[in-house]
Amino acid sequence: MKDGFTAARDALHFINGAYTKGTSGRTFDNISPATGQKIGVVHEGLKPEIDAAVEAARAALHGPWGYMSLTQRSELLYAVADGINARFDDFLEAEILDTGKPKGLASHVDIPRGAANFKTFADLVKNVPTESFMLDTPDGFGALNYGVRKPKGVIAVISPWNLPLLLMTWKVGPALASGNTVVVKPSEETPLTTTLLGEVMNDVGVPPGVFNVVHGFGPDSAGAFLTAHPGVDAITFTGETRTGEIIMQSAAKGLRQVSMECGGKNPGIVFADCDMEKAIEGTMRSVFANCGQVCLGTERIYVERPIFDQFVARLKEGAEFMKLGASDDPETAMGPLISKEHQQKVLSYYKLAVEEGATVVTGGGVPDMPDDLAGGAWVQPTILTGLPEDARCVKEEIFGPVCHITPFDTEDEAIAMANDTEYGLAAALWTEDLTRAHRVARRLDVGIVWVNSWFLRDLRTAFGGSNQSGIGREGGVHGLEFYTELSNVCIKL
Ligand SMILES: NC(=O)C1=CN([C@@H]2O[C@H](COP(=O)(O)OP(=O)(O)OC[C@H]3O[C@@H](n4cnc5c(N)ncnc54)[C@H](O)[C@@H]3O)[C@@H](O)[C@H]2O)C=CC1
Ligand SMILES: O=C(O)/C=C/C=C(\O)C(=O)O
Repeated sequence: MKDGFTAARDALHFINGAYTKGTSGRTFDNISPATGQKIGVVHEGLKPEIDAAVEAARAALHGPWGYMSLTQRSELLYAVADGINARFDDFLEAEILDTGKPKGLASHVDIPRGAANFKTFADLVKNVPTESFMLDTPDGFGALNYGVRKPKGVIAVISPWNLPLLLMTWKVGPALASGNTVVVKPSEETPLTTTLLGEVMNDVGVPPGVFNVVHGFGPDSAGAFLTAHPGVDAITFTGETRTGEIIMQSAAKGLRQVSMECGGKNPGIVFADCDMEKAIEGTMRSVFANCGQVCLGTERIYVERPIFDQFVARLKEGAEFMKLGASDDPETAMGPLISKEHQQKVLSYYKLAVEEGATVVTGGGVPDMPDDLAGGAWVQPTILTGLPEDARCVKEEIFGPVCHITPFDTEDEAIAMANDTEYGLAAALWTEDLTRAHRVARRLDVGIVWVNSWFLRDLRTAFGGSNQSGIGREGGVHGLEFYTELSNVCIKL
């Protein structure tokens, strides 16, 4: 194991290519959500650390990074991806320590996507054309217009705790591929993989100042100082909608652009003509994967009445079969929530559901765990039925392993209920009738529709939500729109 992992264990800041404790002298404990035990300490950055990181990022724009050819930059990002893969086990260990998620999940989803996010955008920037127009002029010679994409500058990256490496690199990948520099403020809950990435950046020769990390909280801490910093040119954020609103207020000063990927209360619609095996397998993942802590997860399920009882019974069976346990137990299907605080939030919704009149089909509480895990943030996978559509548990994002299932009789009714939300991120449709699938998909007010699948990701496609689920689209060329400034050059011939 390399020294960098030790630095990551202590969650130091990474500024201008060097690990540092900063000057604030403040630290907080990093607590394992699986056991409740202390993993290490995190150094909290305040204004001086943010100033230093933004200054380093600004300077790097004018150094070797700013003059690097597209090919060189793209090769360097390929090397970053290879560097993540070369230290796969270190990233895996760091991610598991921070989140407690099952090893199988982190090794198939989180860490490989961390590497893929760099490769995808390293390829994309070399292959995406800009527009070009010939303009007729009275002298007959014309004028040639063509677009040039330039980096936006210093990008602030505020990332969440649910898929720490995946979601952070989903922003850092396109930002660096486009020639920007970044200052990342990872979630205070999950500092380790972002810190470790600094080591990879140095190993492969990314110039100092291109990738910076400052740890801390949101309000009155690193997050707020970073988003308010006048040296930041644009802000990309994934997290709660209310936090997004606060960050937008900071961004308003200086008219800085924001890209926001926020919450969801995503519907799943299961038609009677579905393939039941596929629908159950996919819905099990969309409700319970990552302990329900995925913004794309399904929290509302609408099932056509003839198969309602069968569907509820099959999902119950699946939920009760899942083993909750330690990350490295190969039989573990579900880990803990991210923190005791989040556990309290999810449990308060379990209690509220009963108060609102729900039938608890399964779960609804805290599971019995072995002694070594008893201090962790565990909750039972939970299935609810019987609530009216205006119940808070049907309207508000819970972000835990829980869903509410409602029967429907007509396609129009299902669509109306699915769309009756202030969010608009993702939906999953289960039907073997593809004509119906096309018809319904177009009528859903969401950014992403999966038909007979869930979380099947093609990184070239547009990713993001409407309404309170976010602003803008990430992924493919859509991400490049945000991370670059498009200039037009007009040449009179
Ligand atoms: N991917 C998603 O859609 C996510 C949604 N959530 C939702 O948000 C709820 C609360 O979780 P939190 O961790 O508190 O999410 P959050 O939105 O507060 O945190 C996300 C990131 O924003 C930062 N942040 C918080 N306040 C900030 C501020 N004023 N200025 C700048 N940065 C700030 C945090 O430090 C963290 O890095 C969850 O229960 C869940 O419902 C949480 C994480 C991810
Ligand atoms: O696949 C992705 O790019 C993102 C997946 C999940 C989220 O965005 C989230 O849970 O916030």
